[in-house]
Amino acid sequence: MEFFMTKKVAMVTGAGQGIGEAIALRLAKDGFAVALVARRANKLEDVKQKIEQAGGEALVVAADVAKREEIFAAVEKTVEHFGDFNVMINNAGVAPTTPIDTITEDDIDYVYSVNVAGTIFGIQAAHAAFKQLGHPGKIINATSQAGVVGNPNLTVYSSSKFAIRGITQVVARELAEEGTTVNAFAPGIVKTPMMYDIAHKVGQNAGKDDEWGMQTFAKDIALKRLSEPEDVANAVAFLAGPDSDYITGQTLEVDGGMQFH
Ligand SMILES: NC(=O)C1=CN([C@@H]2O[C@H](COP(=O)(O)OP(=O)(O)OC[C@H]3O[C@@H](n4cnc5c(N)ncnc54)[C@H](O)[C@@H]3O)[C@@H](O)[C@H]2O)C=CC1
Ligand SMILES: CC(=O)C(C)=O
Repeated sequence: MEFFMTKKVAMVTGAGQGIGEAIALRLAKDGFAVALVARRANKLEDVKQKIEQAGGEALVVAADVAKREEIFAAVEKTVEHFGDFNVMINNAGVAPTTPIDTITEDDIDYVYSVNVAGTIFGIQAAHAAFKQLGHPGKIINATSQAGVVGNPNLTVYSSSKFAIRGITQVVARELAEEGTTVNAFAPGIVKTPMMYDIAHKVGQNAGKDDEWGMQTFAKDIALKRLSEPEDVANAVAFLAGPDSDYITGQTLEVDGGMQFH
């Protein structure tokens, strides 16, 4: 039996911290050359350094996922630099706390432009590269446990994450003929700046502390611990690798057992 190992190329958006950083480090460890995307380059440079120190390859590309031309340019730059493009991880997201009576037009525009439009543009840019390169690829989108069941105080965010599951299913059907798979991962309550910010605001709005805010979201975790970003990266590594080749249109919940289906 012969094994052929060619280097594959992945892009991770929102790779400067939290779940995106953990995914980038894990994919680099698995042998991917990784393009790191966020609006600003400074934190990405730190992640690049960590990857290179471990013997991996990374490229920093500053881009706002809500701007279609910027994410297309980022993918084009990645193809130019690494010569290939195989996996797109649409991870970047924003999650302001939005109790129902407070929601403004700006809240909706902001969250939907990053979470929903950003995911669609990322898919389009990756698909354009797969077509140009003449091979299929894998597209992996970040939804959330809050995109599977409604979460209090998160109407705008939660609904944007429901939309991402819908987009994943629709595009999985559209691209299946080409052999491209489209899946999503749904983290639970992960120890990242985003989650601590939500816990702080929810606690504050209720006149309680951050721990109360965190427990509002974390009380139903069957495994009785909060998630590390690496728990999510492990699942994304599976979706990015060959063992998931026969899976498309699915949302993989990585939430310590918050919901069972
Ligand atoms: N932390 C959690 O408990 C959960 C997180 N998620 C999802 O996982 C993903 C990652 O979340 P975290 O690491 O927790 O968030 P985070 O806020 O810690 O990191 C998100 C990253 O995305 C980047 N980003 C935001 N808007 C961007 C834009 N327009 N263009 C480019 N980059 C942008 C930020 O700069 C940041 O580096 C998000 O989609 C989030 O909704 C889902 C479920 C739970
Ligand atoms: C931030 C998030 O996705 C939650 C609370 O599930």
